[in-house]
Amino acid sequence: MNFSDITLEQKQTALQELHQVKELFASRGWFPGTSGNLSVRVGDFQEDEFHFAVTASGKDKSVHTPEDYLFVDQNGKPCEATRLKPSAETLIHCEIYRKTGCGAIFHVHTIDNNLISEYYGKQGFVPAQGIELIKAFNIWEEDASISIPVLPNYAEIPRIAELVPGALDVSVPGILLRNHGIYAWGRNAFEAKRHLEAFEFIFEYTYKRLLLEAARPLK
Ligand SMILES: CSCCC(=O)C(=O)COP(=O)(O)O
Ligand SMILES: [Zn+2]
Repeated sequence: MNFSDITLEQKQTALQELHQVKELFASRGWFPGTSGNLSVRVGDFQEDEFHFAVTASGKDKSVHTPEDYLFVDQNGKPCEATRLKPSAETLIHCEIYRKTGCGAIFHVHTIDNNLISEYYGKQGFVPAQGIELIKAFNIWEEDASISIPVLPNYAEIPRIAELVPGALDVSVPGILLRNHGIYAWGRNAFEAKRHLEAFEFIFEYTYKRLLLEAARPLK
């Protein structure tokens, strides 16, 4: 599908969804110091051709301006003439879309996701077991256990992006970058938000549990 075949309504819907999510996450303090980026895919998906709206790089995500988003293609290149720069981390979004065919990807930096990604960074995954919120990933088995991948936080984004297809587990819709933040995705903005919130719950739970165990080992 060419970008020119995507309707104005499809584009406006994606921008509205991004606006709502950005406002909500900003109210939670999830974009400190201009960090974080968001994207929503528009039109049909083919592994070698897709388009998405993404936040422009370096913006204060707690304010709303007419220059907050732009549309890019599967290589992260702008689809229309613009002076805006796509998020510096757009290539990571491209790889996640390519591998999963998902509809939206949200990336935030929080204290909890940074601490947990650093704590488990060396082993390359965060274990989580028996936490009710795992069901938010559509995993319903009792006492389910998941591993959330942690990738190194290289300075060069293409180096990180090339690790994404090998690290990504399609049944666990998130990837951490060590001491950086999380990317969570879903079939649409609603699902990506649910997944991100579940991951953040799991990180806060894990962090507090580690503290508790250090103070007095749990039985
Ligand atoms: C200021 S945080 C460093 C960059 C980053 O990790 C991030 O999420 C925001 O980058 P963007 O280019 O999307 O604004
Ligand atoms: Zn980031």
